[in-house]
Amino acid sequence: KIMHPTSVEGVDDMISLGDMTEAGLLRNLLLRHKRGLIYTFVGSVLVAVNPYQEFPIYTAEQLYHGRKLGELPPHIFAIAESCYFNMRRNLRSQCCIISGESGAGKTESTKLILQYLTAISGKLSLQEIEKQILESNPILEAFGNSKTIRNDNSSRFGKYLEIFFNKNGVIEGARIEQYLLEKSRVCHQVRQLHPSKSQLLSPLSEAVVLFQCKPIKPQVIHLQMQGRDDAKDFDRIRSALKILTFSENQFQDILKLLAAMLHLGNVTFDGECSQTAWIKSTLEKSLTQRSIEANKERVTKPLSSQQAAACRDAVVKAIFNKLFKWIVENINNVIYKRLANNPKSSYLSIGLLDIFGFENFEVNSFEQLCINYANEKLQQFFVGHIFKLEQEEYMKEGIVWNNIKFSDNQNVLDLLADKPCNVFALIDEESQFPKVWPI
Ligand SMILES: Nc1ncnc2c1ncn2[C@@H]1O[C@H](COP(=O)(O)OP(=O)(O)OP(=O)(O)O)[C@@H](O)[C@H]1O
Repeated sequence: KIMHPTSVEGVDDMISLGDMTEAGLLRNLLLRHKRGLIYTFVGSVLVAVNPYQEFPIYTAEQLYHGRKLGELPPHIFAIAESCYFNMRRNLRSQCCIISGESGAGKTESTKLILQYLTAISGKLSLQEIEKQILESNPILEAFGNSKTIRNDNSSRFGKYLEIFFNKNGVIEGARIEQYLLEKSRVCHQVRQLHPSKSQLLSPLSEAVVLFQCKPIKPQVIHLQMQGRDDAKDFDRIRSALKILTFSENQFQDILKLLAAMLHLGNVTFDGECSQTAWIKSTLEKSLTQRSIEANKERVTKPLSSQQAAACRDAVVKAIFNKLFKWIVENINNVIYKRLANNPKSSYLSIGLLDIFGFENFEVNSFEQLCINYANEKLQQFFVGHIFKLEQEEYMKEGIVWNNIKFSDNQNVLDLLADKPCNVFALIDEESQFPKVWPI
């Protein structure tokens, strides 16, 4: 088949592509990528191809300000401007959904949109808030991101960041909502030094091994490993915590909790946990025995070493989860505090949704299932929304059209999570094994 002229040269907006096939779309992206052009429009949707290298294309925020979508070559700033423009012009809050598989570049794109919005707002005001919102990122990444086989800085939680603007288009505050933090990696990496490491935990876990469980002093964190400058990262997080008004005491408490989690990871159990040798403190008690109350009588039973290890892991995961939630809450107290008392309708907002991307490892855990389910759900919403919008547009313009059929993943979603009986309901989150049903 003769190639359409648009496929030879490539196009900025794939709506104008002559070969509207999967191969045609991919060829266009490839052609552009070879020329160092990582962004391509498909109407109002932007496709970003991860270049895995730094391009000097993120300094000219002002160039995109006030320009319509499509006026300038495709760029992430053009999408950010489109959100900002539509919010102000139509007085309607906007939402930007960033989707793609793990390592595709979603978090980087979210940060670039935020960079654009804070730069535009910063021109109009002299507030601290933009800096505080930007500085929340390294903190969340330190605790909620991790190195995986697919991505050195993989988000292990979902994030919805809502940025609130006043009527002059100036940022007044923001609020972070976090979803489904992956907790199991904290236990695996503590015990086995799994390659999946959180940035803040990695120097600490190494320190524990090096110093054979002696109490951790902050200075042992100054280690350089795996091509990363951990000391620099650590200072960066510390300064971000200061900007978000975490006190020195709170910072020390965070370190203590991290150290406690790592020490707990080094606790091992030998055979049946004997009560006399072990029961010294409340924590030890709760890790090594189980009490059941029946008919007002309390029966205490020692746990097997395997059960005690599962119990220890559950405690560590719970501490990590609470710590993360507490950090997000504290950040929100700073970036959202002025807005909290005003009615929500006083502001317009731009929401940025950045969730963990689709993953498929050789061995997949319960958490991967949840991550992939969230991605399926988002895909369904996105496809449904786009087709609905497109067909509404046709209707408005009086264009004759055939109802467009698109592949729907509803069956997959129902199998996984439709009530009352679904795959999720059969799995116990803690053990990741099927629940044992009472007979
Ligand atoms: N626009 C970009 N320019 C340069 N490098 C980029 C860009 N986008 C992504 N990268 C590189 O790719 C890496 C992975 O990107 P990112 O963490 O944003 O992926 P992700 O889609 O959020 O993945 P996950 O779902 O695992 O969190 C980044 O650490 C960065 O090195």
